Amino acid sequence: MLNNPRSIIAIVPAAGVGSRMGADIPKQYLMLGQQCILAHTLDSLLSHAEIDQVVVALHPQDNYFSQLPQSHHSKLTTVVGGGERADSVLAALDFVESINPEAWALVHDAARPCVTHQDITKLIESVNLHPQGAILAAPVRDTMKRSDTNGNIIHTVDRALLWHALTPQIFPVSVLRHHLSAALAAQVPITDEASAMEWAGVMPGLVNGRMDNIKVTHPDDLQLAALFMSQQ
Ligand SMILES: Nc1ccn([C@@H]2O[C@H](COP(=O)(O)OP(=O)(O)OP(=O)(O)O)[C@@H](O)[C@H]2O)c(=O)n1
Ligand SMILES: C[C@](O)(CO)[C@H](O)COP(=O)(O)O
Repeated sequence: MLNNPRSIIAIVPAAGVGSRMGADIPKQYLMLGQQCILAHTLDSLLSHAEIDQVVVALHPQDNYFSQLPQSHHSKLTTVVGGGERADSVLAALDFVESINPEAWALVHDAARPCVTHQDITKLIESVNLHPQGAILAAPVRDTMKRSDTNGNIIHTVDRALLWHALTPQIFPVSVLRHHLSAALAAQVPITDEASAMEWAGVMPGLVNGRMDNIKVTHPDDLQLAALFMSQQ
């Protein structure tokens, strides 16, 4: 449980087109077992006892979401997303700030359906140690190489302190909205919430997360996600 029990509002950026997946529909609507990727992700968040609300950022031309049973859930609200993931998150933060500026924002990719309640709880509880906010992350386990633009190895990178940033990532709503908005206005490249906080000089905590909490990005990720889901 949290020492300072503020509300926790999940934000789900789900307005992407899934270009790297190369499917004929946005990847978050591809089937994974009995339901689509986004439905699995929403089930995990909507059923977590400490998450009070879920705000989903949708593509302006999304005509799939309303067909999901989860779309009628009483804890769920939608906003219109933006051109980049960060814009979609900011659109959701604008809404959340207007209804509950004291809340925690727990931002989780629609494309990460394998997240477990155990990892979500672990991240939520980590704010007792990291009041500035924290992210789920997995230590790099392979030897890491840096290449030139032609795909030739330049050198091996020290992996001792390298992590894969995952989601969810949790930050105070008003602080994250302020720094994300300023970073985007300064045209800083922002690919996760932590990078906006880092740009502002905040050092988010790293919380060890499961490596099966993969982001379904390329076609071969689908089979892997299905395998992980079948083992949960
Ligand atoms: N303008 C955007 C772009 C992405 N996302 C969401 O951010 C998450 C992570 O982004 P990514 O995996 O890159 O998804 P896409 O942008 O759809 O994929 P691609 O980059 O291959 O097009 C996804 O759940 C995606 O729906 C979003 O809400 N708004
Ligand atoms: C937020 C994220 O999933 C953390 O690893 C990642 O940055 C999303 O990147 P993408 O290029 O939008 O898939």
